[in-house]
Amino acid sequence: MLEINKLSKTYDGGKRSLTDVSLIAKEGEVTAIIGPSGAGKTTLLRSINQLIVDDSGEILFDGQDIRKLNHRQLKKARSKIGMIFQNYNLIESLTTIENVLHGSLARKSTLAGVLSLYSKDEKQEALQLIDEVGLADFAFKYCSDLSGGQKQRVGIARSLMQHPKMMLCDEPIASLDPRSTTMVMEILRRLADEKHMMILINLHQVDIAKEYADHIIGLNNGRIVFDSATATATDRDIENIYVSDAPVAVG
Ligand SMILES: Nc1ncnc2c1ncn2[C@@H]1O[C@H](COP(=O)(O)OP(=O)(O)OP(=O)(O)O)[C@@H](O)[C@H]1O
Repeated sequence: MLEINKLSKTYDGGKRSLTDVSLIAKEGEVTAIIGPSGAGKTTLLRSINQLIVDDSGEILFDGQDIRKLNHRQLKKARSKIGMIFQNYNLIESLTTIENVLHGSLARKSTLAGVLSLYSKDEKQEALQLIDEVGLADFAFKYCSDLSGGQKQRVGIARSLMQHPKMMLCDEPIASLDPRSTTMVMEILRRLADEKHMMILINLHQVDIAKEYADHIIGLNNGRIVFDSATATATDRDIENIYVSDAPVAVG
């Protein structure tokens, strides 16, 4: 389980981007975070693995407060947290399998990583994951030659090489066409259902959130303005997330 308590963040010289954000996300569930542009969705997601350092609060994951970990402990905790980006963050000049193998670096020594030393088992696992995301025919193709939807599936396979318990997905379908969107969302849904993973996903597409998420969290002006199981969320509730008159929190 992931439990966030009263998380706040003010960027240097900026306004407060998160104010007292508290939420719970569970294994086996897809949790969608929705809200208008600038609401704080990316800040929240990146605070969870401390890519953005927040100001105060608690982030309890895997039995520990991520905010209190030292460098080594944080590296270990991050290895259990996969991250999927809107712009894929792949190395375009490498092949699919090379990018996917990079995902195992989180679990290896720096030297083994630098030397790109991968075991036979790791190579087999990478091929298996590439197959699971439907890219078996593209394993040895350069990522620069793949479509956006294919690149995002490489990104997911790379994250899975980490053996994560949780996946943080920051607008993973924002640049994709409807067919690729469906493929990516179905893979994420399957990871929750079959691998019991915790999936947190920032989305702009409300219809996609309603179709695939178990749980919807609404952010507006850095505050949680909605938090409910998808099944009981009405269209009116969802609309209100966007028109919310949550006060602008000035840091
Ligand atoms: N590096 C930064 N320095 C200063 N302010 C920032 C920085 N990054 C984000 N912000 C501000 O923090 C607020 C929240 O931004 P954030 O990117 O988290 O929102 P978002 O909901 O993800 O938006 P979008 O949907 O447009 O991606 C915004 O007001 C933004 O301008």
